[in-house]
Amino acid sequence: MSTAQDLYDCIVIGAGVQGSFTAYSLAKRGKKTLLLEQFILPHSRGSSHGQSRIIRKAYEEDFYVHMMDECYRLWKELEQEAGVSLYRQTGLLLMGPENSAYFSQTRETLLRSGTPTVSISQEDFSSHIPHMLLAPGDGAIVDVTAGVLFADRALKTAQDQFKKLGGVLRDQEKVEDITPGSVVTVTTASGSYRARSVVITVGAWANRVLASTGLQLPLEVIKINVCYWKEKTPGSYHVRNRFPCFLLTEGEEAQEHIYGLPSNEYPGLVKICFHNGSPTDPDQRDRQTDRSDVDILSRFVSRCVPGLEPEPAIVESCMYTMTPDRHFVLDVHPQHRNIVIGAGFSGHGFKFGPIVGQLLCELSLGEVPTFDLSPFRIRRFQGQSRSAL
Ligand SMILES: Cc1cc2nc3c(=O)[nH]c(=O)nc-3n(C[C@H](O)[C@H](O)[C@H](O)COP(=O)(O)OP(=O)(O)OC[C@H]3O[C@@H](n4cnc5c(N)ncnc54)[C@H](O)[C@@H]3O)c2cc1C
Ligand SMILES: O=C(O)[C@@H]1CCCC=N1
Repeated sequence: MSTAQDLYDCIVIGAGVQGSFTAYSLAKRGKKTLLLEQFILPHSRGSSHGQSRIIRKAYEEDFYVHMMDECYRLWKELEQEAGVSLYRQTGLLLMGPENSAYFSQTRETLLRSGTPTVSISQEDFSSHIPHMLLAPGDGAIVDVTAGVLFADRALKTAQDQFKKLGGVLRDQEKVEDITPGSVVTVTTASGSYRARSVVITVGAWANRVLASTGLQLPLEVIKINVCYWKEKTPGSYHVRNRFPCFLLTEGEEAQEHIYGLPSNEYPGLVKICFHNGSPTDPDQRDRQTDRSDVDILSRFVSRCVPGLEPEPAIVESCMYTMTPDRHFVLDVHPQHRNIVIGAGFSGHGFKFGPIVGQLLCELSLGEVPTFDLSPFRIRRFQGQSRSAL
């Protein structure tokens, strides 16, 4: 049970990538910070586990590219500070119907931002990217600075640096209640903690935790089947063979994105996933057994990536927490300005961890955030967010 001297500057709830980087940013600013996590760490029941994530600037929207400019700098800073390697440059190959809105806008945004790129014509494609086929009518452009983040290692590094700076991390402490006020009280099964501000970064559990603050957001939790596909010739899709990350924006198989990463975490296996899934309860995700996405991927692999076996060798699970417009929620609670919310990362939030951490830290300290947060404000949902009371 906490005492008066245990008044924290901030309590961060949820030690996934966003909560861990928020806690780290707060500790770096000298703030007395408590990070609470419901599971024993490390765990694989949320959205931040696994060894790899794509980092890229290839986005349709300029605001993500601007955030990524700063975020690449923050990733490098953390690598240097901790003396670990967290990123490997592989490039990201973006493919999609040449005249589709997503492909052409993303290419425009990349070019406008001065990001190093290489455009690949239909004729030259096979000499640049052997073992993969470009569909007729599709364009191809490489975001050269993109690559792979070593996700598990990055998460642990942020948590370790937080603790080195004096931060307190308590796992196996599920937050059961939040009592708003000028000092916020956070209650777990083990006790109560008090803080001047609270940051809620609980991923797929956002609406469960927000319920005690009287807010519900229009979020949908979906289960993602994380598929790994075996190389027919060992090493052919390895990063050493210059196979890049890729993102197919739409095509014959599906309107949703399909993305892949070079073989890395499991020898001889390439991670290729469908950027969609079926709704799930975060505590019951193993009961969601829909595999229609795996069928879509099998068809894609046999048609476009013929050097891989068209049946997945490994299928793991992860979750996305989707907002209606696929943009994040980075905002203060509409009724309680010292309760800050980072939610709805919609399956593309990992790469932004360091900058999201900085922005949520700034919001919790009542500062003007260093980036314009209007795309991420709760008010954009208008009638879609509702009182839970
Ligand atoms: C298969 C897959 C592939 C992805 N690929 C990419 C990619 O290539 N690039 C990219 O940028 N992003 C990618 N993402 C998205 C990215 O991983 C997520 O956006 C990000 O991990 C979300 O982090 P989070 O901290 O919000 O959630 P989480 O990691 O789920 O963290 C929330 C934490 O809160 C804890 N918690 C919940 N409730 C409570 C409670 N009551 N008390 C205490 N703790 C609680 C949870 O246990 C959890 O640890 C991918 C996601 C998936 C699933
Ligand atoms: O965020 C990313 O880069 C990946 C790939 C595209 C779809 C979602 N996650």
